[in-house]
Amino acid sequence: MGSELIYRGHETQLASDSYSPKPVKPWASVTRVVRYMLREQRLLFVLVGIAIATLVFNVFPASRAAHGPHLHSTTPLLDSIPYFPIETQNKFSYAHRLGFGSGNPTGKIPLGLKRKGLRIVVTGGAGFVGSHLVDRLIARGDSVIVVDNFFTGRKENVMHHFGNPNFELIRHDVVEPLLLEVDQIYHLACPASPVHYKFNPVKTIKTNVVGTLNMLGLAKRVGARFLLTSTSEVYGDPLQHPQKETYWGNVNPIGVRSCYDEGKRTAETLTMDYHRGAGVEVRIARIFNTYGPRMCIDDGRVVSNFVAQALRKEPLTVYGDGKQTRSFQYVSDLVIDV
Ligand SMILES: O=c1ccn([C@@H]2O[C@H](COP(=O)(O)OP(=O)(O)O[C@H]3OC[C@@H](O)[C@H](O)[C@H]3O)[C@@H](O)[C@H]2O)c(=O)[nH]1
Repeated sequence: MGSELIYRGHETQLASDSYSPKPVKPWASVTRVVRYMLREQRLLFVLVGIAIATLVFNVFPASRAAHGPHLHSTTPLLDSIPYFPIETQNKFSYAHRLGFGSGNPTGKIPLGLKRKGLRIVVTGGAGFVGSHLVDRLIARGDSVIVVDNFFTGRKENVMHHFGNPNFELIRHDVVEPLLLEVDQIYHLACPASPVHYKFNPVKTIKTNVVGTLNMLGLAKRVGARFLLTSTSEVYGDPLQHPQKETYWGNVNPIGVRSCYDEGKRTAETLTMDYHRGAGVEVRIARIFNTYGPRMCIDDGRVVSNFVAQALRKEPLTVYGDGKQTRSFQYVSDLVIDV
């Protein structure tokens, strides 16, 4: 009994007698695949799929993350600087800035194909310039998140978007970090009128330096394109008129306006360092003296001061010898350019 249980010789014997492996057919796997493809018109479906994919990739050739040629890091420094005074910015087409440029030289979006809306954060979006920019972005179909601490911005400037699913408003000071998933960042947050930015100079420079650092950090983390609204004041008390973007200015680091001028100069430096060092796609717009609807009556800039004084039938106050000059721009023209 014990020896029967242990003995396995008869099992091996049986198996070897009955096993006769099939001869290996070299083309078996290929013919199986071909037969599978031809069954139930699967081949037709594959070909139709390839045709649809080809069509889709031809219609949407460019990736949004692609950098514009003017930002290529191997170009000489001055050629690679992507800042443009607002007066010169319209040389870049709207389509180019949307990333449709490379495969679509006419810049036209084919009929029947709607552009996919971008997710955009606008810091200072409840302010005078910011709110006009928000109107424009919403009108072209983008989703906008406004970040504002309401120091000079006002809810009334963006109230008409409340209830729009493409609009969000966050009360937040950019000197504190913020994490959002966005495609583009328009960084406008900072008081721009001399009266307002001189009110708390330390806060002004902190907003420009720490606030810009925070927003550039966000751009780097989420791969968003970044636009800094800078100022004509980076030229200081310029010795060249009109100022070219290559002019470095005649600046004063210790004056009463330096909190803003030097703050914006540092913000430009940070922007370019994030571009060169971290590959962030950036724009810098040096805005000159802007005026238009939603400007506060107490803004303190010359246009609103003169208008307010004229309405009150008071004499206009001209500071200094009155020989100073400025480039003025209507706000809706400005937001078309940025
Ligand atoms: O009531 C006034 C106000 C201003 N001015 C003068 O008008 C000129 C323009 O002054 P504004 O207060 O409008 O402002 P500035 O042009 O100096 O700077 C402004 O424009 C450029 C932007 O980048 C800045 O952010 C913004 O503050 C100055 O020479 C100023 O002294 C007057 O003569 N009377």
